[in-house]
Amino acid sequence: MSALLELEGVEVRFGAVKALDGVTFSVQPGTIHSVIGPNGAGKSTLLNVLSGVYRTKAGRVEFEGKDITRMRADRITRLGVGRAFQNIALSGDQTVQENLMLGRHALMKSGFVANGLRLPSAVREERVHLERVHEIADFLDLEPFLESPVGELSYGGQKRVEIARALAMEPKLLLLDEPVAGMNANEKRYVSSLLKVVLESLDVTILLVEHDMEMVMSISDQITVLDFGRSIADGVPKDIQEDPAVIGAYLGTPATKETP
Ligand SMILES: Nc1ncnc2c1ncn2[C@@H]1O[C@H](COP(=O)(O)OP(=O)(O)OP(=O)(O)O)[C@@H](O)[C@H]1O
Repeated sequence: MSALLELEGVEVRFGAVKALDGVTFSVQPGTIHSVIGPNGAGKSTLLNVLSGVYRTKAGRVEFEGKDITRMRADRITRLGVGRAFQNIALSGDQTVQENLMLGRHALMKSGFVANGLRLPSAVREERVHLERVHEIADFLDLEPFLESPVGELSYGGQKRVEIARALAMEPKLLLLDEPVAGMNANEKRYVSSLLKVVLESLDVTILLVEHDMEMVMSISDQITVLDFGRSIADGVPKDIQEDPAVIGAYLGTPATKETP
């Protein structure tokens, strides 16, 4: 089976700090692949490289066999890499529907002028996109809130909007940055089961950065562990839990991070 995503020797520096230092691993299609590691290990930097926000100093990233190493963020999105940001400033005054439609912008063919003039082609296209937005909202139990301003939803509801907005981009690979941060145990279980449904029903592969070990261990097919920018382990949850290098990396740091 060929990998959906492949990283080879990826390096990112901030001055003297090597945030990523020769990171190599691959993500197989149809899996939940988690990236874990202590604070400052390079996880967010990795997501920024994969989504085209940061450029690598050295190394190569391939998505479906295409070199995306120096590709612009919007092109990477269009290729099928969608990202839900941690604590993203969702437009709180805008409705859930408007936020999800924003996620579909990259897919829209009609230009600004056609949309502005309400040309029939643009109206038709918008209707098709709206239908899909309703389907995605239904999938994440957000349908009843489509007309509500995002700011009025519960914290857990807003996190679901983040995921829905990323799914609205129709990604093949969904990048998630701490999707259960700040959630209670029930909400965490709910999001975990939701991600499994996304994987199985929408055929979306998931790359997850998460501090919550219980969730990571229960949901992941494969785990890559970063420490000081290096990948120190890669394997199935059981092997990762028993890996001495991983235990060593976490010694002195809590296995789960408290979030506000
Ligand atoms: N924009 C930046 N400028 C300078 N240094 C940075 C920048 N972003 C990250 N770093 C440094 O790079 C290293 C990796 O940071 P990164 O945020 O990727 O880690 P992380 O694993 O996501 O941490 P956390 O779990 O705390 O979110 C850290 O030493 C951090 O201080």
